[in-house]
Amino acid sequence: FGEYKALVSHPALTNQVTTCCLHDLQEEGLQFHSVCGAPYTALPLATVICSRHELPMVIRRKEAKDYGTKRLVEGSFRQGDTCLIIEDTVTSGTSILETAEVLCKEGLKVTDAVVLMDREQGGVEMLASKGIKLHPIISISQLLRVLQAAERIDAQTAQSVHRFIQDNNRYNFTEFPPSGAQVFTCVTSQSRKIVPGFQHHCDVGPLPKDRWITPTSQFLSLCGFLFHPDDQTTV
Ligand SMILES: O=P(O)(O)OC[C@H]1O[C@H](OP(=O)(O)OP(=O)(O)O)[C@H](O)[C@@H]1O
Repeated sequence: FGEYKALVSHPALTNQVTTCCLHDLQEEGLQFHSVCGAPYTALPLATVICSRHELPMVIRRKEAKDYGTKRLVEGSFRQGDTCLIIEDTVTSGTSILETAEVLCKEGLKVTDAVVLMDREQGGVEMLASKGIKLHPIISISQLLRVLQAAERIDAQTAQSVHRFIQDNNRYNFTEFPPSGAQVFTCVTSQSRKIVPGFQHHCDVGPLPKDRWITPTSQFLSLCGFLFHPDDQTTV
């Protein structure tokens, strides 16, 4: 679900899909100077949208060349111009964020991104936390409803995809702990009851990946706490 790499081989479908994108960005009244497709799958989508509607486009390179201008963003633009990102599917939001970071480094502003499919795995939330508003054309839940109503999938398949999506929310992992959170670790008894006052470590800010705690049996006696100073919640 949400795999669009083969779209390029189906021009009529590509036209339909890009028409939906355009409709969405017109409906939302998005203002921008240029469009950038997140490489690689969304590149042809952005190209079709820009070509059909004569919108200026820029191209983000994933890898810098070691000859020529070595630019990571190709095309003409002015410093401070707003660039709209087009993406085929969003899972964690990393691809859009990386594209935005490269564009911003070159002096462009990124505030919005249009995506064909939101897989509802935390991308919207992650990007919002970085100041990028995501505009999905369809979400995985909507798609499942449509497919089930059309009897293209059965209830069991829809349920198992839902379960997978719920169990694989990337935002919790990529942003865990959220930035600004204070992290305490406490030793607990084997019964998992907290031993009060045994806070032996305090950290501020996101933990590096190699310090994430995997909740397996070997960590029965270790417990992590987050206290978020903004909303006063403890997780
Ligand atoms: O929100 P994310 O977690 O970043 O996932 C979404 C990205 O994953 C896929 O790209 P892929 O990594 O397959 O690269 P490609 O498009 O260059 O093939 C897809 O085309 C999106 O760009």
